Amino acid sequence: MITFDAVTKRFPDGTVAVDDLTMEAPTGEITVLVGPSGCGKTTSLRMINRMIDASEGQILLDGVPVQSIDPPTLRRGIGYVIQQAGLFPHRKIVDNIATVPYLLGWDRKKARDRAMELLERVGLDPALAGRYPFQLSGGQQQRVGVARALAADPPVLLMDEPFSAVDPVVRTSLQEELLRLQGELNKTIVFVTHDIDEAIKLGDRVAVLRVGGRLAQLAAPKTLLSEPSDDFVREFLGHDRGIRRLQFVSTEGLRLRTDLTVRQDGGGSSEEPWRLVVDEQGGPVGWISWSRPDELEPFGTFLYGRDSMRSALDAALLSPSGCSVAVDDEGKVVGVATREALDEALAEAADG
Ligand SMILES: Nc1ncnc2c1ncn2[C@@H]1O[C@H](COP(=O)(O)OP(=O)(O)OP(=O)(O)O)[C@@H](O)[C@H]1O
Repeated sequence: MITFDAVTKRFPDGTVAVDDLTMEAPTGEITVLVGPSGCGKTTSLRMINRMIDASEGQILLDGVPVQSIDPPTLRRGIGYVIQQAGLFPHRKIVDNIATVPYLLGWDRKKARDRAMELLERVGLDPALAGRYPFQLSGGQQQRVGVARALAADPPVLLMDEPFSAVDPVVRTSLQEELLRLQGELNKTIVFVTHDIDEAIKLGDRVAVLRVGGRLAQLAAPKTLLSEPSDDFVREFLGHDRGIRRLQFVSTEGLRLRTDLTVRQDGGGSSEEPWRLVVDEQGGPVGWISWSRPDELEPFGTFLYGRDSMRSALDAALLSPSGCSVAVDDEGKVVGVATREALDEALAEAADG
């Protein structure tokens, strides 16, 4: 656990970057610091590994003040990932990843074996090991940055806008990769971003800071969306707060109909205006309507019980029938969520 206990940072020119910050980042969880530019996110993060020292108050790592640990020792136990990865340009990828193990005096083979294992773990082709950073895409470099931070298996990971410099598609895949890795590794992660959507997607808890380095609210994403503490937080969360809240509402228990599907080879006796055509394996093929029985219309699917109500609603909006198709892990149709069923679920979600 990382504890900020009444921490203030005042720079020599008088700027107060962080003001009386008290909060905890629990062990094994992702705590996100989010807020507008200049609100003190990076300063807060860097005080944890003593790249910046606090002016007042203290930061504790599992109860031990970081001020009592000398910075090199402290940093060996804390992985650090920054924007644009910050790789050493003249070192091969494998040696970049093995940086901390080398510093710790591991023998070369053990350090390199560990680097190769991590390369795969972060979803990269081992063939990239012998390249130099400039021979990798931005997204690949960012993955190497994560692998390097994990090399000595530190319990704590600090991540400062690590995915900001890549395009939205790569960014999404890096976010998903981080969540997958965290599912296996359970690190204590403090993650800085200015992007509230990223904060909500990644954070077990999200700390919203306001300019002047004051904590506005610290809460689970779901609570943040449903109960913002004041106008500043409400505004920072943006206008489609209600829709975004749906990503925390499960589709488990959503009422499904199983009488609306027909086989591709014809048949089926439904009187409904729309019927869902499925193939031999039970996968969805398209909607047909009585008015245009020869045309397959588009459909949208969601993973039943695993995807959120936001996905179910999105799937419905992608289909002229207005219904969304619930599928299982193998892509087989489990049933159809009609407008009525979605409406019921939305009303329930709105009730809280
Ligand atoms: N070395 C310094 N000397 C004086 N002021 C500083 C110094 N470093 C940062 N600041 C100021 O402290 C405040 C907080 O900076 P910080 O970098 O922590 O913000 P941030 O929330 O990470 O911003 P961004 O999202 O733009 O990166 C800013 O007003 C910044 O100008």
